[in-house]
Amino acid sequence: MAKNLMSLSGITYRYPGDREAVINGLDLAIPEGAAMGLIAPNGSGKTTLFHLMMGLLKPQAGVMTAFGRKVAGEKGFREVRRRVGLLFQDADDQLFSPTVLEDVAFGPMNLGMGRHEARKKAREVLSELGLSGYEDRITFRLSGGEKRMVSLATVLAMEPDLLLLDEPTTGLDHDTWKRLVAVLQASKVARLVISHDFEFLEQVTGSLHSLEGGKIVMDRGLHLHQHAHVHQHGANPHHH
Ligand SMILES: Nc1ncnc2c1ncn2[C@@H]1O[C@H](COP(=O)(O)OP(=O)(O)OP(=O)(O)O)[C@@H](O)[C@H]1O
Repeated sequence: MAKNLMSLSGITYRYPGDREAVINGLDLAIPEGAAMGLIAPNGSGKTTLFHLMMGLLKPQAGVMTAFGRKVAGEKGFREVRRRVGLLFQDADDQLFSPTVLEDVAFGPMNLGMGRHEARKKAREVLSELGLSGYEDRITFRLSGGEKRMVSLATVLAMEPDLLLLDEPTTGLDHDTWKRLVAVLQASKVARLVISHDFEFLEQVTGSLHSLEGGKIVMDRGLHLHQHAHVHQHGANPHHH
């Protein structure tokens, strides 16, 4: 049986001041090699779930394990953040260095890589994402789509064991969308992808999950290629 990269059991989170828990007794297992899509309505708690998995929010109840260990306290989450790459829903939460190269090299340097090697790694990843020539661009002046791809570069440069992608296709033009699909299809890194873009999920994930009443609803045996009705219901308003 495949080992789990991460597993969540009975995780509950209620925002301060809210009456109801947005995540409510949630169970989720992410096995090695997983490529899971998470498609659920606005406000159902998808981003909250990612923030809980990264330790950016602390659950009121539940147990989380990552890479074979129970995650407890800040020390545990530091290890999680080293090995799990979160692409934030808003690229402005991700990017903070003046130039693109510095931003992409920051993660590897933070993991202990020397400056020269980190910059080399950053150039490689930028090239893989079709971003060669962006090295010296001023990060905050990039377009929305460019910021999203540079954000992905900052995540991939850290060679994560698990990718958590929060609506990665927002703002991407058709060619960039296709490039992102190709990059993810060529990558073996396990992933959990939040998206409202059904076509994208179909390309880069192998199973679909939803979030209802604060719990993960497993794919109910419905596999992506049998999901024609989702198209008809217009779950994805985008056309590529
Ligand atoms: N900091 C916060 N304080 C209070 N409530 C919050 C906070 N952040 C999110 N919420 C609420 O928690 C619920 C879930 O939000 P979340 O962003 O996790 O949803 P989502 O499924 O990612 O939505 P979307 O598809 O719109 O991105 C929403 O009702 C939201 O208003």
